[in-house]
Amino acid sequence: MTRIRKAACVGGGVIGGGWIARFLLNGIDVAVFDPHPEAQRIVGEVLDNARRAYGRMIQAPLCAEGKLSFHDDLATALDGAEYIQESVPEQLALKHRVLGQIEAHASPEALIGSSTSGFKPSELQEGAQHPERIFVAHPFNPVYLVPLVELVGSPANDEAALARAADIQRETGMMPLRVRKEIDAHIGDRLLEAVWREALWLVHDDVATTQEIDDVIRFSFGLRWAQMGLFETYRIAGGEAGMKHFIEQFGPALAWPWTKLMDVPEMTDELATKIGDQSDTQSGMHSIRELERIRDDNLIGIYQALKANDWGAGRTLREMEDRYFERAKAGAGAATPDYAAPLTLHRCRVSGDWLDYNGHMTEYRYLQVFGDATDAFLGHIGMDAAYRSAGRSVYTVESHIRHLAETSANTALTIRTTVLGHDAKRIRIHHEMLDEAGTLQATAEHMLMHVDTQAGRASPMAAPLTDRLAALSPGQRGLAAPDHAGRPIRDIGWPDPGAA
Ligand SMILES: NC(=O)C1=CN([C@@H]2O[C@H](COP(=O)(O)OP(=O)(O)OC[C@H]3O[C@@H](n4cnc5c(N)ncnc54)[C@H](O)[C@@H]3O)[C@@H](O)[C@H]2O)C=CC1
Ligand SMILES: C[N+](C)(C)CC(=O)CC(=O)[O-]
Repeated sequence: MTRIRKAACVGGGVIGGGWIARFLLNGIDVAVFDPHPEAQRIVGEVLDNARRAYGRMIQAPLCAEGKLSFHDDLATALDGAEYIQESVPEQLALKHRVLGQIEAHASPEALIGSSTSGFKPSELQEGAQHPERIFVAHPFNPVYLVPLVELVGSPANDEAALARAADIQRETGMMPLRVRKEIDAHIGDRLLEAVWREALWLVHDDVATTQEIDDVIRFSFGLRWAQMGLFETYRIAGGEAGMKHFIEQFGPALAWPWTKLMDVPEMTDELATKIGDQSDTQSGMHSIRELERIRDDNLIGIYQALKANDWGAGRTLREMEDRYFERAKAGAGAATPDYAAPLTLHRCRVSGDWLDYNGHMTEYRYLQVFGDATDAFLGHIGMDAAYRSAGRSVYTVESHIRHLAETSANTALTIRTTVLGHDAKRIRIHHEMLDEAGTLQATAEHMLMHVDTQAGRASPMAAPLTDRLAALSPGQRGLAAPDHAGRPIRDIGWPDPGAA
């Protein structure tokens, strides 16, 4: 895996903003160059939505965000960047100008990806000094959630550079697809354009409204496409007779004039207004940011369902979460912490949608944060995917949370963990949740049980857990247990029925 420290994003609009969020939330520093006077506000809003989405989607301890910086000149933005993503508007002359400027200031080893939806890499490379490191890295909106990135090179490209770019993207939870041959609009947009062209005709000819077309998609094949593509879906549609039978049955229909094929409706003012008005009726009651949040929540639900089946984009999400666990473990293990003090293994920020009707972090989010801290602790003592794949894991069997403050949105939380004791099968831990000022927000005490997941019963821990616990025990057992440790919820009795 290739993990970079710094990326630069040139252009911070819809797509550049998504790339910025993808890099930052995966712990990579990002320098932005975008002359738009409101670039910082726009990127900030995309980032807010991305943080909210990751808080809901990632069931692993998120890593510390990378550092975000905005620059007035391109040269300082590119300084030290190992990967550069260009996302300026889709005009070839502008892309040539910007790529030329990038080449003039970037470090010689830096990789340069372009978000272009339509241009071929050989077109982008025209006039370049080092065409071998300029390639298409075409993402899908929202870049921070949708995993696919089409990685397209020309014969001038250096394959090793493309492989390195794929590694960098994989490390941020993306799914790079190396497109075999360069072609206008790559793969995804060619497919989308065919559907888009037909949809425009259907509106133009008053066959359907924008709402009706969207309903046809989301209530039918759109549902299928998130989990199986065209070919696998049609294989099933061929029944037991199979794919060849399907082609024989439905192939001839392609020769009939079902669709308008390459014909495109003229984009007159009248058609643009018609589509704009219908779209306002359909969705105008929501702001763009609201629509983005609705879209993100739906995508996350789909992602989670696919993850449960370890299928398609759900598998990509699981691998992304494994990487977060690995990072938590590596971060914690980079320097052996002082075991004679509480361990700081998990940090996070309170997302705006974690609040209850009192405007404070809602109860189950405390358990989520403490659960993530427990996972970070277990990662620290060596419980990783390899350990679990041997049929061993750790379950939480008892928890006691104390809510001590009104934790509000955006608070940066630090969790300090202490081991209160352990035996062959159990570990008793205590977490303190602190805000930026060090004010205690909540505490949690948990009993963790080591289990043989195949037999479904408690079992003794094995190496490396046993060794790591042995290493940290002398320091941790010297720490005074908090006075509330082991305390049950106090019995307050009942009112005296005779009183009153
Ligand atoms: N919007 C979409 O759905 C998708 C767009 N793309 C591609 O991404 C690229 C960007 O598209 P969007 O983000 O939609 O456009 P956008 O208009 O939202 O953003 C473009 C940004 O580039 C900035 N910019 C203009 N000139 C610049 C320069 N010389 N240096 C630095 N920044 C400059 C603008 O201020 C603006 O913020 C295009 O190539 C497009 O084809 C790719 C996938 C999806
Ligand atoms: C409309 N578009 C061509 C810019 C779309 C894309 O490039 C991909 C997407 O996100 O749909």
